[in-house]
Amino acid sequence: MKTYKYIYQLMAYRPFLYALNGLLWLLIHLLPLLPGIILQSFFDQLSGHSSTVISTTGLLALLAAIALSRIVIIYFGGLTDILHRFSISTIIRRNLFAHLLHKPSATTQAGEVIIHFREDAEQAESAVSWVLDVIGKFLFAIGAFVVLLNISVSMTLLVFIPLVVIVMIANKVSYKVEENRERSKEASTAVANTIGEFTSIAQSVNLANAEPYVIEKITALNEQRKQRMLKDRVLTQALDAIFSNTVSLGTGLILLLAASAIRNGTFTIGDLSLFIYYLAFITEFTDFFGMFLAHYRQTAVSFSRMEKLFQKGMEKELVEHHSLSELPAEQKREVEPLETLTLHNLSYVYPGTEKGFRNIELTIDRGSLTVITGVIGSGKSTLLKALAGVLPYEGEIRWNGRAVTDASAFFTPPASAYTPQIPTVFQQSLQENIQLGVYEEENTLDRSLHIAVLQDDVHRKGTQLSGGQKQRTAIARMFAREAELYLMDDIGSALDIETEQKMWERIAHEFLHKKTMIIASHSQECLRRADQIVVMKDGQIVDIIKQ
Ligand SMILES: Nc1ncnc2c1ncn2[C@@H]1O[C@H](COP(=O)(O)OP(=O)(O)OP(=O)(O)O)[C@@H](O)[C@H]1O
Repeated sequence: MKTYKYIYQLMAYRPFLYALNGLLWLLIHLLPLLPGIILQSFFDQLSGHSSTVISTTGLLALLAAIALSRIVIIYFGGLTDILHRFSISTIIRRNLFAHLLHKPSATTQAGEVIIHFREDAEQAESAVSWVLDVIGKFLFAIGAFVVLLNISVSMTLLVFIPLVVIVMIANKVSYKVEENRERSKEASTAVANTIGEFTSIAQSVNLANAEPYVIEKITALNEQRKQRMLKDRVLTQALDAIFSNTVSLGTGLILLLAASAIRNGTFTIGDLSLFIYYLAFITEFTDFFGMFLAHYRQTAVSFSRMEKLFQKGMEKELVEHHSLSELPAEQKREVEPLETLTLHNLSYVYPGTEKGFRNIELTIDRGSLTVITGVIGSGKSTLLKALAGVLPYEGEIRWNGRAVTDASAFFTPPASAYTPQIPTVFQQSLQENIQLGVYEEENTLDRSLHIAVLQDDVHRKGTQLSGGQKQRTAIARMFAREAELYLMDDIGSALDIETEQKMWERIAHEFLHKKTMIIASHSQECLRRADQIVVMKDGQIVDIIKQ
């Protein structure tokens, strides 16, 4: 989706608040036109050129009144702007969060996500707000241009033309600003990702005596980040310096030109004050416009980064309008009981590699146990991830003959439940780790604790679990959910023989020939109970053994 379309959607999110905000900021930007004219009259009166009826004291009182009213409007403008900005970044964060929960992606990294929530949402928020400023400042510039043209055409053009040239240069340079900003953001993401990764494997780092390696790696990435940030800052500051000095240069130019015009009597002291007063605002507009263009391009980068989390065609979900105060209603999903699951010409290849799986054709009947086996790296986990909806795929998965259109939304309970190869637990109690909100079905807790051979560990917390206990917690979490299809990835790998045997006996007793199960495994316990064994090699099925 194009950046302006995203911005437009966000503007339309709180239309009345945005309109009020727009009105206030228009006033804030346009009010400074008046003090210029008052100053002109003031100085003209003092120098005896004025024809106004208001006294100098009256003019000063008017100036004070305008300043005061502008302060009041800025106060309310600030309030509406903060409120509106908050709504904009929050709706983006809300939509991102909802998307990550509903359609988790196996390839998303934590550091990257944090940057989306923090920087990208703020970038989008500012883009929407800055549109009002750029319009307000532009209208001011037009108003000032007309007033100044009426005083002196030649001086006005001489002041404006250099400013226009500066804007054009700024526009050109802003591409470079965008490129530098993107590169510095990439470097920041790399640092955040690496710190996140090493923190999550801190124990392994410690045991492998790898702290110097970690420090070296982070130092190198930080150095890269510093270099890129520096480049970004130097260019931005250089542009700022040019812009802030244009006022002084312009004032100098006006003074030079005004001297002879005042002597000729075609220019008054009041005119001079008006030119100098407006110049500061007009230059501010050119400065701001350059910044706005650069900011707009950075916003495009932010949107395209967030867009990558969404499937093609679904990007508009990022800016969809939802209430911020209400939680989405819990929807009980009905699913047609599974009779047959068919995988037709199913493929997924990890981007930039040849790895994954290709052209998978497989039929799975209701109540059967399918075991996917094959050497390490043959594509078993990848296939299961696609079936669990955490990796996209090409081809078709048919549920009772009908193609599933949105796999990531469909393959969740009550259609399917999945235990990944690497279990994830958090620090709360074992019970909370298993239930994760499935409170109304508490009767499934005992069953799942029993199947996963975890009854003796129920008092533990997530942080106190061994590798095997974590694996069994993930299994219990899956069986605590009612589903038509259970997908399990190598779930016995961290278990001792006795526990594994017990667990398979219990799974068989509870579910064999009642529920449909697909398991990636080499375990004899599992293979001997299978209805069909699918052998994979190099991402393809090389044999299907029915038993
Ligand atoms: N994120 C990834 N990016 C690129 N290649 C990947 C990624 N994840 C896995 N692979 C590669 O894809 C191939 C299939 O991996 P997969 O994890 O599906 O194998 P597997 O059969 O489940 O192996 P194992 O028995 O070790 O679990 C492997 O060669 C692996 O190196």
